[in-house]
Amino acid sequence: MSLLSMRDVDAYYGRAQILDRVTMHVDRGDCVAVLGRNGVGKTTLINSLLGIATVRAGSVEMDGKPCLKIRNFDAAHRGISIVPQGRRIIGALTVQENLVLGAASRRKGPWTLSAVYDLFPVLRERADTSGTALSGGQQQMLAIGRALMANPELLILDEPSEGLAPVIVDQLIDMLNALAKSGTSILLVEQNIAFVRDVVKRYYVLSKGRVIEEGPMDGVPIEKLRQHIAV
Ligand SMILES: Nc1ncnc2c1ncn2[C@@H]1O[C@H](COP(=O)(O)OP(=O)(O)OP(=O)(O)O)[C@@H](O)[C@H]1O
Repeated sequence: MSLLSMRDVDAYYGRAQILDRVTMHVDRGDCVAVLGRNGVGKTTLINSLLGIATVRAGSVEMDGKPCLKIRNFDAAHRGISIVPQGRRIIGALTVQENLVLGAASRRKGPWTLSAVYDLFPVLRERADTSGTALSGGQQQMLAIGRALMANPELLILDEPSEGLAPVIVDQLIDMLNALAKSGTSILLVEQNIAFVRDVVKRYYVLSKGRVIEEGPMDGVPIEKLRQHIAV
């Protein structure tokens, strides 16, 4: 059974239909990318899990159980952690306080404050700093660390490489590969093909709200992927 499964999902904002019969899945231990140009519906796919976009047809299941209109907190309870586009670090809180927020669901697992600090030592050094005083790369580490604090089975990252220097993107690749190896399932929404190719096993391409292509990442020519993506 898939960990996350979407079947024939139509999703809307108000009357505007954004997703059109989207079918995709993430298995346990899977690492999957959703690719596509700006505005094709990638974030909406995540939002349709959270009830931010309205699902009017089709089904969304987590572990075989319906998974619709769950808020972020319920999602964390059910083992889904999301690293949102733009990171949404809370500047009024310190780095450590931002991380502790991530553990609010009290799910048990390997990720504790000290485990996150071991993964990202710079966060330990800056534990008492305001979360938004960090550099872009450090804020992305903080957003990922905060998501891991919920001990997710499925980690969803929305354009994590956006705005990061190439050297930081390389660190992100190593970190996501290590996470995938440790058994965390990963769903990556991205436009950076080089980044995606070094991380995921399978991919889906969205265009105008539809899945127009899918398959294993291994051996796919980069030109074939590039034609689907703006940059
Ligand atoms: N809250 C909203 N209300 C109405 N329309 C929205 C809302 N959020 C997004 N849209 C529209 O839905 C479409 C899909 O947006 P979405 O954010 O899912 O695209 P995306 O593929 O993630 O693009 P990007 O890479 O730019 O984030 C776009 O046309 C966008 O303008």
